[in-house]
Amino acid sequence: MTAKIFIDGEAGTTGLQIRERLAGRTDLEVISIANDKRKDLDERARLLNAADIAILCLPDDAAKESVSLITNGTTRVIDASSAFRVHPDWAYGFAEMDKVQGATIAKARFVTNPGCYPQGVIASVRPLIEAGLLPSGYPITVNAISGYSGGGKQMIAEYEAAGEAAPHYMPYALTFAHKHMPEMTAYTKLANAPLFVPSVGDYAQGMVTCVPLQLGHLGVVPRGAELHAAIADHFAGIPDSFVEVAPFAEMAKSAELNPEIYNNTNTMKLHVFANDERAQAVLVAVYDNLGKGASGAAVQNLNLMLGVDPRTGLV
Ligand SMILES: NC(=O)C1=CN([C@@H]2O[C@H](COP(=O)(O)OP(=O)(O)OC[C@H]3O[C@@H](n4cnc5c(N)ncnc54)[C@H](OP(=O)(O)O)[C@@H]3O)[C@@H](O)[C@H]2O)C=CC1
Ligand SMILES: CC(=O)N[C@@H](CCC(=O)OP(=O)(O)O)C(=O)O
Repeated sequence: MTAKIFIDGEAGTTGLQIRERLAGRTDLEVISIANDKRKDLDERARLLNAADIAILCLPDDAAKESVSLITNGTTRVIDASSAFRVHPDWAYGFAEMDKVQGATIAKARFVTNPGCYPQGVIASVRPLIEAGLLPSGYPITVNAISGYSGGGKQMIAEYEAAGEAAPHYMPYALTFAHKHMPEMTAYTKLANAPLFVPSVGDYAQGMVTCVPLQLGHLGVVPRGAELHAAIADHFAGIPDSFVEVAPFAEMAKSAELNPEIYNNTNTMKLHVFANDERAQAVLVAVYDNLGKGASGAAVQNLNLMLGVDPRTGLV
């Protein structure tokens, strides 16, 4: 039987990209809402209950509303919003998080797609905590940059309207209470919230997360090669991983740290840079906020839930 997929919010940034990634698929049927009924509760309820899998690409409150409208007890859900990211009844949709998460997503009824920033941080830090190279109480800081599409339709419109006057670089979330903190803390396995300073750049799409590490105060100081090996080993053991690990090499700069190089793909590339004499390292993740950070991950999770090759429709 062909699976029926309903994208609630298909006219938004993430919804449109999922729609594009599903175009041409014959193993599923996308059921669409008429444009003039996009916010009509009865029509959304009808389509949510007619779908085998509903993908919610909505603000948090509307996503919660959609879940409450599902009364059939069967429709499975992938939610792109931050409404359920640490909810115990929802599977966290970062399939490469550990060896079993892909299988957990595959059988879950409710899957919460990760926030864009947390995925890079979880991918970089969790393997080091699991390997015992960093203690869970380690005081992590995160510096990150995203293209303005990370802020959805509204931020895209603001940057496009500002044109040349748009700020090239703008740090934000300076009350240190960004909505990604709970998931970033929980799934890295950190005991305390990281100090997270995201920023938005004057370009549409693509992101970099950086985790600088001052290692000198640790009882046992891990060398850069050990940090790299733990991360590489982790991802070598993950089936169907879209996360790649760059070879470990000393370099002062790399063209691969361009936030836009994985645009329109579902790839995430991890890097480890280190100076052992100084006991310093930086963990970097490069990916597309709209790809692995949102709609690519949603399609990867959809594929897992449908039991098809996880790479279907993805590059
Ligand atoms: N952009 C990104 O990089 C990422 C986004 N996300 C998350 O994904 C979700 C969608 O984000 P994004 O696509 O960027 O946002 P957009 O603002 O681009 O799109 C949201 C869509 O939802 C529609 N919508 C709003 N309220 C309702 C409602 N009550 N009923 C039906 N439709 C509604 C909007 O319609 P209208 O415009 O007419 O109001 C719009 O089409 C958000 O929760 C976001 O935080 C997650 C990861 C990354
Ligand atoms: C540049 C920018 O504004 N980015 C968004 C994050 C986008 C994202 O991951 O969204 P959700 O976690 O809401 O799903 C922000 O910082 O709020």
